[in-house]
Amino acid sequence: MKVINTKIRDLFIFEPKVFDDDRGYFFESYNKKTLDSLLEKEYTFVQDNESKSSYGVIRGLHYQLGPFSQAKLIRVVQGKVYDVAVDLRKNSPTFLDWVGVELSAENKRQFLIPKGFAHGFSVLSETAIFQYKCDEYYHPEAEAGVIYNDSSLNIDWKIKAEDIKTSPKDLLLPKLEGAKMNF
Ligand SMILES: Cc1cn([C@H]2C[C@H](O)[C@@H](COP(=O)(O)OP(=O)(O)O[C@H]3O[C@H](C)C(=O)[C@H](O)[C@H]3O)O2)c(=O)[nH]c1=O
Repeated sequence: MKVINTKIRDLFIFEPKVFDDDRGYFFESYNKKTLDSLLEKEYTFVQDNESKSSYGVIRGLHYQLGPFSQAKLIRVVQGKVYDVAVDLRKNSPTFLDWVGVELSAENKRQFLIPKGFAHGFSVLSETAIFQYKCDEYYHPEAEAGVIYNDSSLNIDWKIKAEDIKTSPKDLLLPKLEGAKMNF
């Protein structure tokens, strides 16, 4: 597996080793020992999630607060998304910086987002099936977020404004300046 560093510490992109043959392909989509040895940090994931969305959907920017903050290991098994992680770690030299990466069934790239980040994605293909591991369980009482179009973040979601579809809940998320950030 190839590890690609980003401009934000502890935020990594992975490219798995894919074994192609005349039947198709095989790759290890998750191997704890490999991950821990490459990162010199142990992640213990406890919950797998999957969502399917259509073109133009934006889910996020979401995170869980306090002791329920989640690290996520993300991949796309059908279609293509633009995935974004925003550094909300107050002591980080890249506080409020963000990184975006295209994840697709074709590129098989994975995105490892540590605790303390807001996360969201936009769907660039007709549909996308999105799968991710979390190292903390779902705690709705600890959910928080930032509105996807916050002007200070100025994220280009790679879709036309008129095509954007979000949940009513996400449209009520605060701007960055009003967001809770206690992790
Ligand atoms: C996240 C979650 C949700 N749910 C239930 C709650 C709702 O009834 C339903 C849909 O939840 P929601 O609209 O919050 O789903 P997303 O908008 O995809 O939320 C996720 O999207 C962004 C991109 C994330 O990174 C988070 O993991 C998560 O916030 O699933 C559960 O039962 N367990 C869960 O872990």
